[in-house]
Amino acid sequence: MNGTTDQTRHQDRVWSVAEHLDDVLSKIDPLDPIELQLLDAQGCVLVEDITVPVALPPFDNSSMDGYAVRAADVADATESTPAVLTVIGDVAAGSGELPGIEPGQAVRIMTGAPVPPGADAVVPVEWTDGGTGQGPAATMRAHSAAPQDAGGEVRVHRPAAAGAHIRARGSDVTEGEPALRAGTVLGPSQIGLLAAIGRGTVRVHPRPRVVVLSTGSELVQPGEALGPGQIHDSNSFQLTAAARDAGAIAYRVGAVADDAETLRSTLEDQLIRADILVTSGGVSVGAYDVVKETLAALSAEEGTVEFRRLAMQPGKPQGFGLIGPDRIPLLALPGNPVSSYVSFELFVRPAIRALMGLPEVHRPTTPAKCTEAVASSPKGKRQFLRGSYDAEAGTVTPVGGAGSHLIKAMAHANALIIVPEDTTEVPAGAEVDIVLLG
Ligand SMILES: Nc1nc2c(c(=O)[nH]1)N[C@H]1C(S)=C(S)[C@@H](COP(=O)(O)OP(=O)(O)OC[C@H]3O[C@@H](n4cnc5c(N)ncnc54)[C@H](O)[C@@H]3O)O[C@H]1N2
Ligand code: MOO
Repeated sequence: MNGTTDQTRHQDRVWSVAEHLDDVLSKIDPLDPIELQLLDAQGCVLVEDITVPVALPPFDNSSMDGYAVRAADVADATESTPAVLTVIGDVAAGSGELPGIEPGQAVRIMTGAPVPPGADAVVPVEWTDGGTGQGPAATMRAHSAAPQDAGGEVRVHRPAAAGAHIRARGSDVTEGEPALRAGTVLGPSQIGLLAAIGRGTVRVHPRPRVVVLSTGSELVQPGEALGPGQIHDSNSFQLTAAARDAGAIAYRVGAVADDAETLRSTLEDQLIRADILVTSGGVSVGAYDVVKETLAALSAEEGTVEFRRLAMQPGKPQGFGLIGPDRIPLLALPGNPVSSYVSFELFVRPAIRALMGLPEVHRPTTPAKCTEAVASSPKGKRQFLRGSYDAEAGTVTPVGGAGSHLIKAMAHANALIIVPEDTTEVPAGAEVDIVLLG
């Protein structure tokens, strides 16, 4: 046992939601950066400024399937008096060798293909006869079906100004320009840009590995039949899914029986692969509340976990501390399913996102008009009721009651309605703040 006096003092007082959250976040720093493959870095925060090594596009290229020409050669082209040019070859995207174009010549060119020397404009195939001699073409014929179209003559029916349908080298980004700044969250478009400029890997704060462990001798794995007094373990699934949703790599550990030795050895085994540990259950005042019993009694070398009462409902009993040689954060959540999930959203999700170095760690909140009255909310506690938010109407409707065992209501909610500590009832039509669960 360590810090008994401190522990007793902390247990004596009731913590506000903000105090507990501040305590958790004050002890969490972003994980050390590592170099990751692009797709493994999705959703992560960049820790380096990225400079463009080569211009984009890297060469002048065509934005249309058509013919690369000299603008001067087609300046007088009309529907009735087309410019007739000699086609000297094809340039496909990826072509390395480019034929030079002399006056009176054209090259059939594909979208993305380099503009050959001598050409200064591209005419789309629809402005030509496609080399068929039969009036305006809608498409080109496939090279494999009509290789002769890479030669012969093409009639161009409309003029094209110099530069027409050419995407100039560097028109997207130029060499040496900043591409992305440190602190950028890497979404699909940022990953696309990194790939386009040739970056195969990037330095980011990695996704935290979250180990989720539920406790309770009554718990049975879903899919297995229930015996007397047993229930299915839903928390570990819900919390693991929530951890993934928050951006973490989550590992679910099967339910651990209410036995101190088993819990202790399971935690020891799991520490090696965890950046953050989450337990559910066993934190209240019962005779089998093994999480509290075990973690409150860690030695100084093993770490410290404090158990406290919060002025909130659901989610009153909470444990938080740092354990193991690497002082891994552990959040011990209450076992009631709604309590554990609400606690996760309020405390674990921000912790995960702080480990990722994300700028915004909290779920967004918004005001909404509550369609129904909330008859009673405990005085002195911040209550988080489940709600169904209608963004268009700007309204929220309570779903189910306040009971922290109401799993179905939670599954039908998309928001948490916040009833502040000093509010004991909410009249229908009153404005409330809600947490959007996304
Ligand atoms: N005398 C008091 N009793 C209780 C108090 C209190 O202040 N005084 N607080 C209540 C509150 S509030 C909560 S919340 C719970 C927290 O209890 P524990 O964290 O110890 O959780 P357990 O007792 O293990 O379980 C509570 C409840 O949830 C069910 N459960 C647990 N784990 C799972 C799981 N993985 N999946 C599904 N359901 C689970 C469990 O069967 C219990 O029904 O304590 C109150 N009691
Ligand atoms: O805090 Mo408990 O979470 O009210 O049910």
